[in-house]
Amino acid sequence: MDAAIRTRGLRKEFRGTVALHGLDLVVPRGSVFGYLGPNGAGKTTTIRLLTGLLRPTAGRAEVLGLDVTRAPDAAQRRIGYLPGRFVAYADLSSADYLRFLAALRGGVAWREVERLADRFDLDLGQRIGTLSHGNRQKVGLVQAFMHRPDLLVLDEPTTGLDPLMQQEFLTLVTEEAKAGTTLFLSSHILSEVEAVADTVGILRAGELVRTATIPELRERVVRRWDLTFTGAPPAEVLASCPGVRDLRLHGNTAHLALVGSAGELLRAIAPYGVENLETHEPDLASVFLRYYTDRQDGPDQGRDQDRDQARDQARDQESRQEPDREDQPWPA
Ligand SMILES: Nc1ncnc2c1ncn2[C@@H]1O[C@H](COP(=O)(O)OP(=O)(O)OP(=O)(O)O)[C@@H](O)[C@H]1O
Repeated sequence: MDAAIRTRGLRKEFRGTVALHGLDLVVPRGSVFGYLGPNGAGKTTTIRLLTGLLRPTAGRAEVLGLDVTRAPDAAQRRIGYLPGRFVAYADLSSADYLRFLAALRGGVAWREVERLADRFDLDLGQRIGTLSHGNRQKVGLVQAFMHRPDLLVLDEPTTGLDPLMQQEFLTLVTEEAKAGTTLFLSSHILSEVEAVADTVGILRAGELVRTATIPELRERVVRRWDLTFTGAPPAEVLASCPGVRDLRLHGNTAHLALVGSAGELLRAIAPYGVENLETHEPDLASVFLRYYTDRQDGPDQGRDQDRDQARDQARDQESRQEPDREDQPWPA
């Protein structure tokens, strides 16, 4: 398969912390891959490895056929990258800053910058320091897309964007994919990538716990059913139906959860007098959450913030000590 991204046993440790455990991943060219996982799962670490900003502890990553560790510059020229925390020179206008990046990179048509800014309703004349979080994110998106790269690696791309702009972004993603660009999007929200991704990978605690297409994920959706019979529900028939879970009876009504296809259940209950059938819309997010850790059910916001702060400090120290390229300009 012609892969835009191929990793083998890709691993990253930060002084005792294993952020990524031997990742094996293939992303076909021209596809949209949604990389999902809770906070701290290792999404950003993967992205920094794929873009050559971090060196792997073990394993390798190939991007567009190039070994990222050996040829980071050649790989970076063909990647559009939006970091999770996009920072830009506050004193420059968006136009000046994007001109500066375009000059560093080369091969940027200014009309492409204007076209993107127009789509995102971004005023290029305004000083970056005065922009809102969402508008600053738009500058980050423009710089990622402006050179028409073969691969876009976007870390939480819709952060700060309002719903209209999120939609505009997703439309742009679909158009780019149609034109043959590969897109790798990290997110912790399924709905964000659901509409555009061909495949999603779910990462938890540094391990890829599942890779699936959206239809495959949907097959694992749990639907809630309430079946009311004219008499007592046929409990044994229901319980022995494939996919039926969590069966509870209240009078003539059977409440159950159904995983996968409803065909067998409908056939099984047909001979019994069904008076009413209510199904509750499948919730893809609930399938997805099952792959998450328990923390997702009741995150302790305060502890999360402390952890994020400690992690940022550790990152700062780490990037001073390791021969990684995080602090270098993009592209290096
Ligand atoms: N430079 C670093 N030094 C030390 N630990 C790090 C460093 N970078 C990441 N980590 C640790 O690696 C793990 C994965 O972090 P990473 O930022 O890749 O997760 P993430 O999925 O992007 O999370 P989020 O959604 O919160 O951004 C975490 O335990 C984190 O604390």
